[in-house]
Amino acid sequence: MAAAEVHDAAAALVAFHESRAGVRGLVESGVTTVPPIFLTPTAPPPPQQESPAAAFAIPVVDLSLPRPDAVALIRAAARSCGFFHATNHGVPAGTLAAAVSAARAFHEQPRAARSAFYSLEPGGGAVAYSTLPNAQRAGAPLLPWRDSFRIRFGPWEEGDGEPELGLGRLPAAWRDALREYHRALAGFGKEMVGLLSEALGVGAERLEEAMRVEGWLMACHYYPPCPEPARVVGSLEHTDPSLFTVLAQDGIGGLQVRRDGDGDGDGAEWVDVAPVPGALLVNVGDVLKVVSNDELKSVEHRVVIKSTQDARVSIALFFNPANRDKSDLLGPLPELVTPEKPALYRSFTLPEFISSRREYGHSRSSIERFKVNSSQ
Ligand SMILES: O=C(O)CCC(=O)C(=O)O
Ligand SMILES: [Fe+2]
Repeated sequence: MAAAEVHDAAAALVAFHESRAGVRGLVESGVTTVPPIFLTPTAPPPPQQESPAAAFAIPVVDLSLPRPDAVALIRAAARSCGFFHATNHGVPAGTLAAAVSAARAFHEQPRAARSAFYSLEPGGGAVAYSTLPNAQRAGAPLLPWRDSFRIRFGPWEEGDGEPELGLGRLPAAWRDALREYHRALAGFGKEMVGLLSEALGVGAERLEEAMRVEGWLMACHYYPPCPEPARVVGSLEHTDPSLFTVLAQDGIGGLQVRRDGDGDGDGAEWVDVAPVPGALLVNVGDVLKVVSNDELKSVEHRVVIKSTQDARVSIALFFNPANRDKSDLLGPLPELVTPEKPALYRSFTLPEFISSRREYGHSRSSIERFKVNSSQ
């Protein structure tokens, strides 16, 4: 890139953030082509023909099944594609629908109202609205075609002031819908920790006892329609840094997961996660992959923009260990380490993991560096 172009790109990025109106702001102002500050896909869009992988459907786990059956289904899904849809999950349909509607309403409110929340601070404040640049491509922070409203529900420390103060700035109906969804998901998350623990064969209580799991970070994503959808990226391919993530989405679609053709990376294909109405999508994150000593898979996924007409809304809730001090070590559970399968990772702390994630971006290397015999 010539120096003048670099300068123009940097200036365009500054101007974009100063607008405080997100990608939706551009769409509202009537753009008909994608500005150069947006990420473009590295590969041409996948062919739309029906290949065997494209016909693959994410497993569905009906949580009203007898528990051993549900556990077996979760085990199979978490060991293969890393994702599954949970149905009969106990979160009332109305609670789910109201949260997705509230997230949409936030992003679709007049620009002056939503721009009051605009902030690029990573952890600062209890709420933040922004289009987060993706720094994965060295030296060129480019933008995804996505705006996010992030809500932190904890942990609160002395000096944080009134917890959830930020959320209190929302109109009561949206705030209550998002709080109620969070409350319901906290219950679902506890249930899921037990099921995943059983799926690992270590007993229903073990994972919770070792991790003390909390779902503190919620991201309400908004993928505006795009005049040139094939030229943008909704979310770059990544694995989640969580223990596990629970996603609610509307019916538009766009999430894709990587499927390994032959298990060793050759012939990998991206397959659509077709939305299942009313279901919650659960995926294994990097921390659970480590804790399971690679018994469970955290699988790469990405979001493509499907529509020139409709905005897509999703809500991700990230479940993480609440044990996040320097003295709390993460690593494979001792029960899962045997002479035949020695520990694949050394122990590390959550702060170490977070700084590795900052250094390596959202790539796999952020956990590879903790691999035993890793040269990094
Ligand atoms: O919006 C989606 O479907 C996926 C979001 C996601 O992958 C994430 O927030 O980590
Ligand atoms: Fe993700």
